[in-house]
Amino acid sequence: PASLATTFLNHTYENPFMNASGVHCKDTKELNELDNSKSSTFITKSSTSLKREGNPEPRYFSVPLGSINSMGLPNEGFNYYLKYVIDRQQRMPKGNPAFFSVAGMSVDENLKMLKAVQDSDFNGVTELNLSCPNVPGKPQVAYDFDLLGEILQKVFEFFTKPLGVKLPPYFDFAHFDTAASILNRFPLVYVNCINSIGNGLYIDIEKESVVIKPKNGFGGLGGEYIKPTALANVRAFYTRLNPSIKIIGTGGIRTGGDAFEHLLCGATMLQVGTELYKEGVSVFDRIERELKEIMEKKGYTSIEQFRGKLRTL
Ligand SMILES: O=C1NC(=O)NC(C(=O)O)N1
Repeated sequence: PASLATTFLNHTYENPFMNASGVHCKDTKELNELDNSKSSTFITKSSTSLKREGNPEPRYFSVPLGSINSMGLPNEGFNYYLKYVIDRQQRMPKGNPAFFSVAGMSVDENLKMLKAVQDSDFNGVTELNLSCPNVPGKPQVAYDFDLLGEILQKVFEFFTKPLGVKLPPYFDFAHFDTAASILNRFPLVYVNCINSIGNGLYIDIEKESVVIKPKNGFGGLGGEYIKPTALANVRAFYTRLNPSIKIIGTGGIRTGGDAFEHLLCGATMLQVGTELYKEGVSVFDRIERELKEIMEKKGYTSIEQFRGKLRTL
């Protein structure tokens, strides 16, 4: 029978699936539900130093082909999530390592939070979110290549725990090349491709209106809309980065087939956002079953047998 066992950072998870930061992970209730689901682990909502209200509502809208959001990083604050993951470590010392996401409003705020993670008992994986498209007036760090190099340089002067970065989608080979040449300079354990496709616009034709309030309706796109872009970014970085930097595939994973495609492109862990929002945590049971069925039909017993083996013509 096909096994979904996935080894990431010397830990073997029962499957490659987890939530995407921001979805189903804002408070203890949601995090506990994730932890008790068929998700192999979880990542917390990107935190800022202090609790943050985020943008005015409506700020998330599910649509037939995905989602549009301009949340604006609402979160309970850094200490809330750090307490949650450390309490969990004490409750479940043998639990799968959890992921912790930070998204400071400045380089200094990111450094401050990462220093606190470094000095804490947290023994999981940290994700530096450099790609939130929804804070008015805050351009995405990962679209500013000088700033990207500067922040990573400063982080790795002190941070020695496992660190990954959440990247926005890039759409040009020059950008894949430049981003990869910067990222290859640092001892990252992964890059997470992709965050939402920033600043899309969804219209309700009956009301002749946008559907979310912030930024006159402009928001990050998720779901089926973004799978081809997500796959391209997973593949582009898989083929450019040092093999020591793994790829987490995020974007448009709704079925076992979508998961299979991300794995073919080279992803190791897989994150589900929009579909988790729509279906709830049972989405993991369904997607795992569908991926196993596909693997068995193709005669694969492990993911390693096909990971990264996308054929070209
Ligand atoms: O990084 C993020 N990506 C998104 O699509 N939305 C959230 C947010 O707006 O908080 N953050």
